[in-house]
Amino acid sequence: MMSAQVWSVPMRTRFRGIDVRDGVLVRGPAGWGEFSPFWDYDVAESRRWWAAAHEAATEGWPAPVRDRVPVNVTVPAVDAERARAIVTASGCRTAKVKVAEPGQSEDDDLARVEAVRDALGPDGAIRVDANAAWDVDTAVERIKHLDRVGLEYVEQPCASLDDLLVLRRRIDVRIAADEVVRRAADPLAVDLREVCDVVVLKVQPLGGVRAALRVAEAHGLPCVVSSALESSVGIAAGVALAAALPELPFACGLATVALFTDDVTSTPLLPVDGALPVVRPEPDRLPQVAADPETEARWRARLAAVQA
Ligand SMILES: O=C(O)CCC(=O)c1ccccc1C(=O)O
Ligand SMILES: [Mg+2]
Repeated sequence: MMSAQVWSVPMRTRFRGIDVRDGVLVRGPAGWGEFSPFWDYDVAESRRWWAAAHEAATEGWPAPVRDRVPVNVTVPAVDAERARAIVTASGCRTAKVKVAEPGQSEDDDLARVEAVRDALGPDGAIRVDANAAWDVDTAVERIKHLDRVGLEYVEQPCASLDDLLVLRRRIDVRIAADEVVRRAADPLAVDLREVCDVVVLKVQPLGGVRAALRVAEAHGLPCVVSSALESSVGIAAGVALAAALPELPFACGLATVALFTDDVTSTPLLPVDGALPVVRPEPDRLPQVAADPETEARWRARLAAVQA
């Protein structure tokens, strides 16, 4: 049996409704793997996340074709002043900005992306992620206004494949598909033709590095590897995927350890000059980030359930 360690770390800012991120690290013959499905995922949907951890711990990953991975800074739905500070501190030349946050207005989004453009300067790239919040007409309007700062792409503006297809004919900005792929029953079988220009790949939701490489191959579109808010151990799997992709035309969303107040390792995967190195950090801080007994018990139950 693989040894398992439960970790828990407070977020700097609420992200995707999460204030504290937690998960399990498992150690096998090939090293450490991470199992950290969000709490709103049931056992069935968590199985692919477990497959990713199992792959990391027992097999490791395919050989890299590059030794560094350019990354975007991730800007949560914060005010303009904080957005500017986050981008400036990151050293990244690409920013991904969360928009369409429940309870916020279009003006909040515009102020945030304008502050990000100001911080990046004209040469930086800005992408926005609406997490499927808009209907088609709203998306057309919002994207037109947000594109005043110049957008590299818009990630998951609408929820359904049909809406994305209709929207794509009505806007000039590229569309990236995220939820529509990673939450599909079969991510390989989703028909993305005319639906998007970019595919977002996440290691855990897709079932591992090899499974994600198959998704990339099946769709034949440019890919961006992004995190599911993992610790540096899980981020290393994303870096391995990004390093193994035959082509990597865009920066990846793997700089999210910066959203945490702490990490499982003293050598966190944080960007230097806008890129991450292709390494597997040693989780030498597990005692310092150990979860409380109740959280620990909940994770051990989840782990048992996916392995059953
Ligand atoms: O892509 C990034 O910059 C960071 C990762 C990210 O946004 C994310 C992290 C956890 C869950 C969902 C998402 C998302 O892309 O929607
Ligand atoms: Mg997304």
